[in-house]
Amino acid sequence: MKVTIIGVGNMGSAIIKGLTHTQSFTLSAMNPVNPRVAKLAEKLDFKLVNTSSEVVNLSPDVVILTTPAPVTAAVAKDLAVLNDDTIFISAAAGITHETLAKALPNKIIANIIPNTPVEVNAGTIGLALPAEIPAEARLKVMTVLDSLGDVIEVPERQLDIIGVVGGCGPAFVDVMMDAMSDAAVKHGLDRQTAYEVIASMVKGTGTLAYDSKLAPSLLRDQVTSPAGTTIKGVEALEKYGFRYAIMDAVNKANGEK
Ligand SMILES: NC(=O)C1=CN([C@@H]2O[C@H](COP(=O)(O)OP(=O)(O)OC[C@H]3O[C@@H](n4cnc5c(N)ncnc54)[C@H](OP(=O)(O)O)[C@@H]3O)[C@@H](O)[C@H]2O)C=CC1
Ligand SMILES: O=C(O)[C@@H]1CCC=N1
Repeated sequence: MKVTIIGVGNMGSAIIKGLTHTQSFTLSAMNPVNPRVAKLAEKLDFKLVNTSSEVVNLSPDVVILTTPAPVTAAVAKDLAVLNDDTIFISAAAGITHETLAKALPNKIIANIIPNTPVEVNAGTIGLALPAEIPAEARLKVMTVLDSLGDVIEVPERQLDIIGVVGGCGPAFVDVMMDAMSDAAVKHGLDRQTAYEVIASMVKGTGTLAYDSKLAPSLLRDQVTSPAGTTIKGVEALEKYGFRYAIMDAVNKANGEK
């Protein structure tokens, strides 16, 4: 399958890297002239073009839009000349199916909210598909997205909040890991070992929660031994409003004033 990524920034690069690992797709990309992107194209060996008109010559089966949200509808409009069989997958947060459908009449459009772990094929991808999507097109979308991580199909109205917890979430976890690393270094661990331990801990904690399907509160209870060390740490988190800080990070990222 021929897949073209439009906009090779943080998300576009992560998707290209994830798809490269699978060795299952013929990859190409479009980005305005930029030495950073040219270097990536050389390294990962994908075809790079710099204008929308050149995308037509690539005749992609699937186009993934990872352009900045404010320009995505205009970029999509320039690509409306592509064959009507071309499937569009837009990752632009907050750009609705309705907006894209106006820019891309007669095209099949899927809206997604991925996250940066797609780079290592461990992404979380919220997906909203049009109700009337043909089975063959659905299969193409799922073939691409399944290769990048966990795909969670939802009604479009739920994509925004999935974009916050799934899409922005890695940044919130990164802040926590960074702070934890500082504390570990303070108590004598070298920086690289701190990063390794903490990243492994987050990976395992996520896997356990995902596989067991247990509530996070129950999993926390399994760690807090009576009169043990963890509950003292949990008490400190409560004292400093950690839970509310996380809730409000989600509120604010979701647009609450
Ligand atoms: N980062 C993330 O974790 C997530 C991002 N998204 C969505 O992905 C999209 C991109 O975000 P992100 O990767 O963070 O942003 P970046 O700024 O890192 O990347 C945007 C890329 O698009 C390129 N670009 C700008 N204008 C055009 C254009 N007209 N045609 C083609 N390419 C263009 C930029 O090129 P140049 O740098 O050369 O100007 C850049 O490479 C957004 O819509 C965002 O909502 C969704 C979920 C998660
Ligand atoms: O920060 C952003 O706007 C994008 C959307 C979700 C994650 N990154």
